[in-house]
Amino acid sequence: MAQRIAAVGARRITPKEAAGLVTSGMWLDYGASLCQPDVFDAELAQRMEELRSVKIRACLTMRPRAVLEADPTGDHFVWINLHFSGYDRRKHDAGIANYLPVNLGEIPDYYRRFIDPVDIVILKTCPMDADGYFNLSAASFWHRALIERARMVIVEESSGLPHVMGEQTGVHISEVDYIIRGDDAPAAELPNPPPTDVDRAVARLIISEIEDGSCLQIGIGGMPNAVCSLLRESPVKDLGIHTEMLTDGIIDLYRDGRITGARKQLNPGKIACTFALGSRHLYDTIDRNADFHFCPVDYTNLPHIIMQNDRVLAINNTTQIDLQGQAASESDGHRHISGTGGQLQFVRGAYASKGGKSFICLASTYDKRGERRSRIVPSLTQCNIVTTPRTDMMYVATEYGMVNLKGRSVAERARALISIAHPDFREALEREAYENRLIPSGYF
Ligand SMILES: CC(=O)SCCNC(=O)CCNC(=O)[C@H](O)C(C)(C)COP(=O)(O)OP(=O)(O)OC[C@H]1O[C@@H](n2cnc3c(N)ncnc32)[C@H](O)[C@@H]1OP(=O)(O)O
Ligand SMILES: CCCC(=O)O
Repeated sequence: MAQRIAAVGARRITPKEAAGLVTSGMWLDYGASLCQPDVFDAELAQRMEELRSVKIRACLTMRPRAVLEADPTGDHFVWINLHFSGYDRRKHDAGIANYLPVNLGEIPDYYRRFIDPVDIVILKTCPMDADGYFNLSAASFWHRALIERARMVIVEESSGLPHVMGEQTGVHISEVDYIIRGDDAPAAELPNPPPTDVDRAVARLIISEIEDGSCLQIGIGGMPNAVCSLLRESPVKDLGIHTEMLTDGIIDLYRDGRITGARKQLNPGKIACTFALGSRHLYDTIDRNADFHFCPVDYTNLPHIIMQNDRVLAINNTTQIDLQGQAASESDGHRHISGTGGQLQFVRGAYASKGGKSFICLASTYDKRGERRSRIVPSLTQCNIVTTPRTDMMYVATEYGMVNLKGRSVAERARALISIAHPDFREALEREAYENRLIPSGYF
């Protein structure tokens, strides 16, 4: 364990005193989503003029950050992010956020092996319980590894967060240097818009592959969540969940009694996940509810663990796919959109699971500056990042159909993907596929 800056034991201090511990050049860590501190952040922003080059690692920011709002040029605070929310994306567009490429499930190991000990980690947590633990709420992620490696640990107590059950869900007071009083604001919510017709068409195709006892991972974004809505209308039962993110869609299925986890090999009877984001209803459902088993992300996301459940179905979203079957799910050229997240690890874990399948889904088109474009393309947008390589790709689904690329030649892949592109683009895609020798001349 890294040497602590202050071996004084946990002490209550004011948020202003906590922010006063920061000096120029330090590495801070705000953690991810619901654990990002709010009161500390506001106090630190007040000190902007005294500080330079304070580096802050964070992930999936759910509320505006005072340090970034106060410093629109990024001279004082440097924002380094492991997965972008819409807010992080806008800060990247503005030139003041930087992405750190990760497979989400490997992050605890990065903190333990590759990242120098963090100077100060500041995490928002539930208030201390009777056993001296500050529950990390619905945001387990890599926070345990971070706490073990940081030189100083500050917790910002807040009664607004749900208290979760599972493994390694808390930080003990003996590991904490300072405690500050938080704002008790309710946990940030993530809107869950109703599925579109296209979402429903794609979801219908995927649902045809789901059977009683399938073990689901539902990725981030509208389309994977549509699968949950449609599953409520189907007869399947005894579903299992081993996922990264718990969503409102999963909560609805749980409330309907569709999820029992009875046929899971790992954590039978439990919904395993590492974080949750959604509505107040979701947070109320998971609060002190032992059916939900929160674990560090290197348990939920590592392929050799995912595969221990049979019939794992991983359902994830992408923004663009080329005729080889490479999916670019996280960027638009150099414009960073989100992150690799858990996509590749769940694709691999599902493949390795007995009877497992992975699904990458996308709408066939999108609008850019009023022009309709195909998401299935001969070549990825220049500088686009490949999230799932062609060798890992299994099922791809659009509203026009679903194809399995495993065991298919380049020509067969190109043909299969053209068959599920929007009809208006198929002819041009086919022409380019021949011109670039993806499909040999004379090939039928
Ligand atoms: C969470 C788990 O359980 S682990 C595995 C899941 N993780 C992943 O799959 C990681 C990669 N995937 C993702 O990040 C998401 O699924 C996405 C980005 C593909 C889709 O998420 P959604 O929330 O449905 O995307 P949404 O339609 O809101 O678009 C997000 C942004 O991407 C932009 N975008 C979407 N498609 C495209 C495209 N084809 N080209 C360019 N930009 C695009 C949108 O304009 C939007 O940017 P804006 O906010 O500036 O307008
Ligand atoms: C926080 C990461 C969400 C994802 O895996 O996409």
